[in-house]
Amino acid sequence: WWCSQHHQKGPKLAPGTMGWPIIGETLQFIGGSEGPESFIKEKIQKCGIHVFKTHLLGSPVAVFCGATGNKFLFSNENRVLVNAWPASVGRIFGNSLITTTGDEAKRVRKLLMAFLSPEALHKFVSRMDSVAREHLKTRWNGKPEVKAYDMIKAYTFALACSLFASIEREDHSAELSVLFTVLVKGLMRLDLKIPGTRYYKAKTATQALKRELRKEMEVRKEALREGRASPKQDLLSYLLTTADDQGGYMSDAEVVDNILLLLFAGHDTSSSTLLIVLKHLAEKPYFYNEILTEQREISQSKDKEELLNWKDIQKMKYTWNVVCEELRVSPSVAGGYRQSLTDFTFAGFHIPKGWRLHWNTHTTHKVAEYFPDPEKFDPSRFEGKGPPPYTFAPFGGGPRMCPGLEFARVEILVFLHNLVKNYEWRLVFPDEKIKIDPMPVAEKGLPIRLNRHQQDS
Ligand code: HEM
Repeated sequence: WWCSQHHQKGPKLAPGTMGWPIIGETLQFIGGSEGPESFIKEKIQKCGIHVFKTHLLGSPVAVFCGATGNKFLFSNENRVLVNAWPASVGRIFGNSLITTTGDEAKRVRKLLMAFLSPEALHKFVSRMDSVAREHLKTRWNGKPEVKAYDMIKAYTFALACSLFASIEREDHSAELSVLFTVLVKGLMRLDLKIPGTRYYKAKTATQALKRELRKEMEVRKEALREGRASPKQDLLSYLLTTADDQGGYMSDAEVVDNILLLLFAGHDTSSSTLLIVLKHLAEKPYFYNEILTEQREISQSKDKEELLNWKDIQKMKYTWNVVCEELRVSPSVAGGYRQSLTDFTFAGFHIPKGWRLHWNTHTTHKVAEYFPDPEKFDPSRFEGKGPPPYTFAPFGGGPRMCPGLEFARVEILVFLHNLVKNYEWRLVFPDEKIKIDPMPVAEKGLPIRLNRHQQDS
């Protein structure tokens, strides 16, 4: 139905179908428990080409599959295209980094990077380590069994709340966490404006979250005025007190929306990654043992109470290669979105101005040309130079690449260090399924049986 509006001379639109009016092929895209992966695979098989058209979440979309598509999308920001998530996502995150483009995006990103860059993270490693130790002490110690997914989420969320907004009270972060779960579940759904639907619930949860964050901001402003809070204590203070290169400050709405974005982006992604890692380490003891050896060497080089530092993180090479291999096989983010600023031709097909452009992680992660024997779990793929450019993209690429990569790396490694040196674990349900909704989640919360090591108790 949509293609008929685009009759023209010259290159044709890419193959594919646009589905039903308004909803397009959204239901098929998000439908299965495997997420968009099976939809995209089927399309590639049908169309026989690595770019196809469809209609998702209210917009016509060209889906780019493979390293050439990734390269094109990651290298043409602000020229041929700009970052643009589906409108439903934009409405949730309002006036934040992911809804801005061009110079405005550069300005916001620069401010956020003051907290997320490797240099900034040097000073957070020990704070993350003490949060991880406290978390294991209060929530894991002495328990024969835990629901790993709930625990990991509690850890990553407590960390994000503490570092971004100094929200330390557990009952408060638990309330916010419930709202975020509703937000995440509705994010990639159609805005049908019907009470009870997932997107409607996500919008209501977002309003409640913004009200809470606004309250935190007002309290903080007063504390800053009265000298009871430090401008550098967390991201919230930093955004309220720091001017950009032109001497301008973020508006209150921008501060709230960016904190909301970082609390969301900063915990669900990392907890889904840790979920996959914990499940697979229980299934593959060889990799668990290799990680344990690396982490024991690090802790044996330190006093028992001494907290981890940046140098320790750099020594965790093998552990990080295992995490990267997990992100290759089961990426926690399915991909990202751009929008064309102009008509252009890609692989001989016409892509009209204004279309959404979707790139995805899994269409390159299992290509034998880049990852020989792709079904084999092999962390050594990441040794040396690692995979060829644009083939491994769990964090995206180009100027809109995930700014939280280093933050995620450190929080994941700090957690694994503390977990493996204290425990080994077994899956209560070895066949438990991981479904994509829209990130990997465990059907039963991944209950695991814990066995504490003797020497580190
Ligand atoms: C394993 C954990 C994570 C994964 C797999 C991940 C993945 C991604 C991906 C694929 C994108 C889209 C990039 C693109 O389109 O090129 C993205 C964007 C983003 N991520 Fe992450 N992320 C993770 C952790 C984090 C953390 C910890 C934070 C914050 C502390 C964060 C903040 C963001 C933000 C703000 C954006 C939007 C960037 C922009 O629009 O310019 N992420 N992430």
